[in-house]
Amino acid sequence: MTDISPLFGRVAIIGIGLIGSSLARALVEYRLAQEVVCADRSAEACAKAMELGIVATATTDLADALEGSELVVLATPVGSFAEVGERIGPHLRPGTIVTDVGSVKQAVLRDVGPHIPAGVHLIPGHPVAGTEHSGPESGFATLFEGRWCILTPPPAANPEAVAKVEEMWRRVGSKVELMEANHHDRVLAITSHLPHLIAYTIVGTASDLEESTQSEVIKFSAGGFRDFTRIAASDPIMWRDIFLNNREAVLEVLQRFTEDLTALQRAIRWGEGQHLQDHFTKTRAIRRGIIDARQA
Ligand SMILES: NC(=O)c1ccc[n+]([C@@H]2O[C@H](COP(=O)([O-])OP(=O)(O)OC[C@H]3O[C@@H](n4cnc5c(N)ncnc54)[C@H](O)[C@@H]3O)[C@@H](O)[C@H]2O)c1
Ligand SMILES: O=C(O)C(=O)C[C@]1(C(=O)O)C=C[C@@H](O)C=C1
Repeated sequence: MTDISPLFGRVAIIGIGLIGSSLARALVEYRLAQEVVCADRSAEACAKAMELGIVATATTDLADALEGSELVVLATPVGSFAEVGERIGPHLRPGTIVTDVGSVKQAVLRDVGPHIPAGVHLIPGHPVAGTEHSGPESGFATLFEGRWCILTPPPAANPEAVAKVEEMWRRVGSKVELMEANHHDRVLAITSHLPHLIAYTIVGTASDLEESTQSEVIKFSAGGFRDFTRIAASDPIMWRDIFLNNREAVLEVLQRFTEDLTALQRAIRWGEGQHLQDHFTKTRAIRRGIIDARQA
């Protein structure tokens, strides 16, 4: 039988954008919190969250939202974590759990960690689910269903706090895995960060090419290119912060990618058809493996 008792009393979401509002909606829909409130530096985002009925209260004063909250979820861009940590630190009471949804994990321990008082539990997390849209109006409660959520608790993390955050993600429909922050950042550099960098590059290059005007780029973007334009429409601030905060891992995979791209370039130049065919056969099998794993 499914457990339907609320996991938390009051939950405060800091940053009521796509991910913050999706989690707020899911917490309410699945009755995981008695009350969900939010804080956001944008008065417009707060007003929208209230208008949409996503939260009980919304404020631009971060400290206000913390009052009586058992769980605090940071859902702002990764580059704001140091500032947000500094603001909330003095208002956190012992026993509170602080988690986040940031796409990079070592930066959370580095930037938020120093502001967490003794007795407060910092359990970083990353729901590997999203869209190219931003803001409270873009969120939806089912965003996390069937998707991974990676938790990167530090070695000394309180096991009960880890279990509670894990349970929250499971109850909103996610599959949960625990790993070290460093490992997370290396894995996501190749599976998420590099693909976005490639999309940002290819869309920029296509629109810069003089012979294909902007209108032609749009006109003929029905296939593969269209998929790249969706990804390249993702939030510029969020992605600036991801690249600046996962610099080493991204540069490492980018180096490897550049070498592999050069090998394909060489095969095309020298007419090495078999090399190209073998490579594309291998990647097709990888794609089919991913689809099969999702359906299993
Ligand atoms: N978009 C995705 O696909 C996705 C997926 C998983 C994780 N994430 C992570 O989730 C976090 C939020 O991303 P999003 O897509 O929901 O962004 P978003 O732009 O939709 O929302 C971010 C919100 O944070 C607010 N904000 C920014 N700086 C702030 C500050 N200093 N203090 C208070 N509020 C502040 C903004 O006003 C905005 O309302 C990021 O860390 C991102 O890396 C995003
Ligand atoms: O589906 C998309 O639009 C996404 O880009 C989501 C995506 C991803 O790369 O998978 C993007 C960044 C997040 O940290 C997690 C998920």
